[in-house]
Amino acid sequence: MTKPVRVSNDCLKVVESQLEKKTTMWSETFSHPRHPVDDFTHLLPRNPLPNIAEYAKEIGVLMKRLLSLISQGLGLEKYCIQKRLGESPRLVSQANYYTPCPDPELTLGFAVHTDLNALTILRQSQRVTGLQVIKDGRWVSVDPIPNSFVVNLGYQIQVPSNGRYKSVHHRAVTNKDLHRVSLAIFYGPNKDSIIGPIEDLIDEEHPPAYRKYRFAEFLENIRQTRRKEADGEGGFRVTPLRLCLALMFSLKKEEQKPMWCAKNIEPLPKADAHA
Ligand SMILES: O=C(O)CCC(=O)C(=O)O
Ligand SMILES: [Fe+2]
Repeated sequence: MTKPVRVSNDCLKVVESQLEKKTTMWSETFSHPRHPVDDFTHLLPRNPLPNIAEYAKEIGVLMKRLLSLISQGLGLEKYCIQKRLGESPRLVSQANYYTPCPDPELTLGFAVHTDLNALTILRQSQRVTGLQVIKDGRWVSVDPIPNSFVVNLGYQIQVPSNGRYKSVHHRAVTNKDLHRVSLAIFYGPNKDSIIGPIEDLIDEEHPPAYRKYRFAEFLENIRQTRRKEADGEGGFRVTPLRLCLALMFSLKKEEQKPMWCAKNIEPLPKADAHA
């Protein structure tokens, strides 16, 4: 059974390509469902408890407002996207902790990816930069602005919008001196939601760019892609010795191959299996 509260440390995840070996997850994460709060608060450490429920509630309000603005921005009815994502959305909160790295050239804090869900609201440490997005083919830093959130559109907005909104590739880089924390809250479809381009956004000029799928199928596809990578098609299982070798022999720093992203999903056969 999947545990609702999870702590993971991917510091030893090394991706090997013909050109380089690179540690892509120099970070630790702590994740738990965001709602309903009563289902998981007993599993959390005591300290953050007083604020969690209130924070979760406020972020929920903000998320619904953003979803309605996104719907209206597409010329759709206010609740259209929220309804498409399903009655019981998958709400997850994830804290990412990036420890300083002796040689940031050899690592990424968080590998290149697009978010799998629909919407991410991210709060980042105020004085430490780390998040980067691809803009016009270049990595651009998203520096923290006091009292602000970063809003990321995930793949489950890209698909319903029939590609009008793009889920941006992003990553987090490390630095030598400062710890960094980011707190991401995700809003995603539930496993049974059928996701596909919204009919009102399809016409002769805009044929469906994606087929429909059940969100559980999407997640399974991602899981299989990752498993293949772990079995040696894109990476390899890591031991501390390998990590040292990777750090010693890492070659030139260049744009990373996305670890999980839209590209990994598009090979799904185009069919109306779920119409
Ligand atoms: O730490 C960051 O700024 C990025 C985190 C992130 O992309 C994620 O949790 O999906
Ligand atoms: Fe992300």
